[in-house]
Amino acid sequence: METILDKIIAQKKLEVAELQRSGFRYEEVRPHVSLVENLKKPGVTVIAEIKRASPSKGALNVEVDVKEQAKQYELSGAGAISVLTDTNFFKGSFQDLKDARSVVSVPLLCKDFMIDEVQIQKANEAGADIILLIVAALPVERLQELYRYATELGLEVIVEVHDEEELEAALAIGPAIIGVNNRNLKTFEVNLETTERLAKRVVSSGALLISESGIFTKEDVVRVQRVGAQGILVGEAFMRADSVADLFGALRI
Ligand SMILES: O=C(O)c1ccccc1NCC(=O)[C@H](O)[C@H](O)COP(=O)(O)O
Repeated sequence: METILDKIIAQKKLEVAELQRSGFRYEEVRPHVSLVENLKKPGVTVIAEIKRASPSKGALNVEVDVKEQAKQYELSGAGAISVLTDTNFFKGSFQDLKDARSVVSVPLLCKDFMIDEVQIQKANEAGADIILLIVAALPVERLQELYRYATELGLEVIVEVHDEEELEAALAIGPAIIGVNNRNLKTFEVNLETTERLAKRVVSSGALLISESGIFTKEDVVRVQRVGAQGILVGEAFMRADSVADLFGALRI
């Protein structure tokens, strides 16, 4: 059966073809700010996400003022901001990334489904410091090629995994950062046990660990920090929060 991830990747292939047809090219190595440095600081680094909508939850905050939200995240102490740039499934855009870049100086993650170099160029041009590579979305060879390509442009990479097999494929690259997604992108099931299960292997590899998805409370943060997470990636909770600053306060440990 075709999963949502299959559908997203099929759409990405069309977008890549369109970008290539348009002749888009941007291979500048521009200055970046580092998420790795923030993850190495004491405490848990919060990566706050701008996520208008999602396949699993529908509309979250479709009309969000991206510049205002990004400023709130930075003022409240975010160690990085993630911007979902996919339009078809998440209602985001590269303009959202540019808007965030125009108002904050913290590291910016272009959260998209990367399958080709041209998307990485687009992320870099729009102001990203970090890109995401999802192991479940890529053949191992492409994963390695895209990782190398992004790092050569000076970008940092979060290599995202959801199970043991994906984690071994990720570790073969020797990545600086592993993101363990608590959400199964095929079934939408979310469980923090995923981080708890995979953390030991990540930590023993020397990679920095980010726990992604399904984090709403201080108890959730404590759970993933206890097993070694240096960072958390939080979308829905911030997009639904009445006060970003209050939620930051509540999640701080
Ligand atoms: O969020 C989804 O529904 C989703 C579906 C299919 C692929 C990816 C998806 N989300 C991307 C993410 O991983 C999250 O936006 C991110 O980790 C934050 O999660 P949350 O705090 O649970 O919003």
